[in-house]
Amino acid sequence: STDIVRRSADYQPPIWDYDYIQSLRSEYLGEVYTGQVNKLKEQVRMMLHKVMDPLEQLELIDTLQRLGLSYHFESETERILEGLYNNNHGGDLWKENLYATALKFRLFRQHGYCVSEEVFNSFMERGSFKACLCDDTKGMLALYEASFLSIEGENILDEARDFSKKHLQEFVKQNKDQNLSTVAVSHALELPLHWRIQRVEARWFIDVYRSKEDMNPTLLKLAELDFNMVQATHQEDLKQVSRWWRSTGIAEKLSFARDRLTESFFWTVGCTFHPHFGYCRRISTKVNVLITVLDDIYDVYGTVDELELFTDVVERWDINAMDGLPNYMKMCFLALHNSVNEMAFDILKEQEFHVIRYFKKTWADLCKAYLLEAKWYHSGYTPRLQEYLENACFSIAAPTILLHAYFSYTNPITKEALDCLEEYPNIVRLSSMILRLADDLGTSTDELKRGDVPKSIQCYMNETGANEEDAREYIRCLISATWKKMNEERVTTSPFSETFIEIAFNLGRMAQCIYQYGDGHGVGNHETKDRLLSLFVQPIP
Ligand SMILES: CC1(C)[C@@H]2CC[C@@]1(C)[C@@H](OP(=O)([O-])OP(=O)([O-])[O-])C2
Ligand SMILES: [Mg+2]
Ligand SMILES: [Mg+2]
Ligand SMILES: [Mg+2]
Ligand SMILES: [Mg+2]
Ligand SMILES: [Mg+2]
Repeated sequence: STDIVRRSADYQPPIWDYDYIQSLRSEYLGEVYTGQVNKLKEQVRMMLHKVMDPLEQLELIDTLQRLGLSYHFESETERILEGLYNNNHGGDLWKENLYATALKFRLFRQHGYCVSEEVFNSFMERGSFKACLCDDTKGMLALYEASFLSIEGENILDEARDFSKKHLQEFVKQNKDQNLSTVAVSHALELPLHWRIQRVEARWFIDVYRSKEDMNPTLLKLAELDFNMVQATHQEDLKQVSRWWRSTGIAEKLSFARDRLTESFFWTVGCTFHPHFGYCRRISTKVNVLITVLDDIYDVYGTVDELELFTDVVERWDINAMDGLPNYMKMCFLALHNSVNEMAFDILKEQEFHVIRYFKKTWADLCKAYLLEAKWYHSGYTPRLQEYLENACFSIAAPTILLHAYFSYTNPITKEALDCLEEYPNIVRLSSMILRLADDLGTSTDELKRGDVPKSIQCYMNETGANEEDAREYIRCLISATWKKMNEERVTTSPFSETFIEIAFNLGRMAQCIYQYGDGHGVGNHETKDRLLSLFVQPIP
């Protein structure tokens, strides 16, 4: 047969090899520190019960969240917010205190309470924020963070974001020395708190908190200890799923594809770091690492004829249909088939729910989206932006990732939620859009160099004649606009639990985290390596 010329993406090997991952150990594993951590948690519970001043209550809640500890104190937090909300709901508490007003606004919205943007009216005159406010850096920062909880059409919050951003950028320019507040302001300007991954943020904030003059030693000690104990459980999850990945032999057999087990695991920790969600992380890692290989088969290695064959076999989900596949595709399909069927078996055993048809559909939809992109690429077609995004919100694989996440932690699974999931509800579409747009900003330069379908940036340029710089800015605005629609999804009723909504939000956040400095998944830049080291290897001393 004519030897096929196959493109190569020349991907580097994984940053950590199998033996290194298996060598990870932590002294915080098991019950060694449980006594100490429970004592500290009790002391913090007392603090939450004793604090009476409303502003101090909010500051304590915000600090616990930033330290990554809020999951231990959800009921105490809700009780405090409920109390505040019912006492002065939308009232004129802190009419003069922008910092307190903005902090209250953000925390209420983050916890699903309805609060109007009108709470900022007292800080405005003739439709703009009072100029004198720009000297209140603490208030500016709080206003900036609060503005990212906005939904569509909230002009006061749009004004708040522009006003605070401008003055915070000015503040950083004026204050070159790296003191606490310039560090905090620069950090927020890089990525607002609402768009950050709690686990990554906690690691950074613990170090910042240690140097604050109002640092509480009990909170700091608990944050450090809890971080290290959670890290120990993550290490066990990573080692376990790494043993599975090695047993498949996919990385060796399909060496043209990205071998990204640890990065695939990192995505799942961003989605849910809670120690009790280990099974969800392991399942989601399998999905991510298989999707990474599948994506490279369609983007780089497979010929269109082969891809047609593979897509048909996935749609039929039938191992008797795979004889016509080339060997590398036989490997990939059977590994996928085995892994997905094993998950389906777990669910059938646990909940007597037969879910194969949901899995089969999502993998078929994904491969059809991949195939369409491959055909566009090979025929030299550049779609309009809208047409590209319609398909690319499937090819980024968020619906597949979220469906598997839903199944891996939900008990009982409800038919209502499943039927809704099957129709790709808003929360899934919006999370996919953010993942897709952030991915294109981070990966499209390399993808186009080695040959790939035109991405959102290029589609926009082709459609409007804009240059790349303006196209990238447009895509960033699209991410921001999508976040407003996502914020709306948090408060609309849906058949999904708060946990699922949070996982969908975090998938979008993970994309902005992984691609913050370029392609943190495919290329494995030093920022991602540093993050992985601090999250999975180095305990806080
Ligand atoms: C986990 C993922 C989001 C999914 C598999 C690896 C990714 C990082 C991304 O990889 P990429 O090649 O950038 O996807 P696409 O641009 O080819 O759709 C698609
Ligand atoms: Mg947060
Ligand atoms: Mg490889
Ligand atoms: Mg790709
Ligand atoms: Mg692709
Ligand atoms: Mg990409």
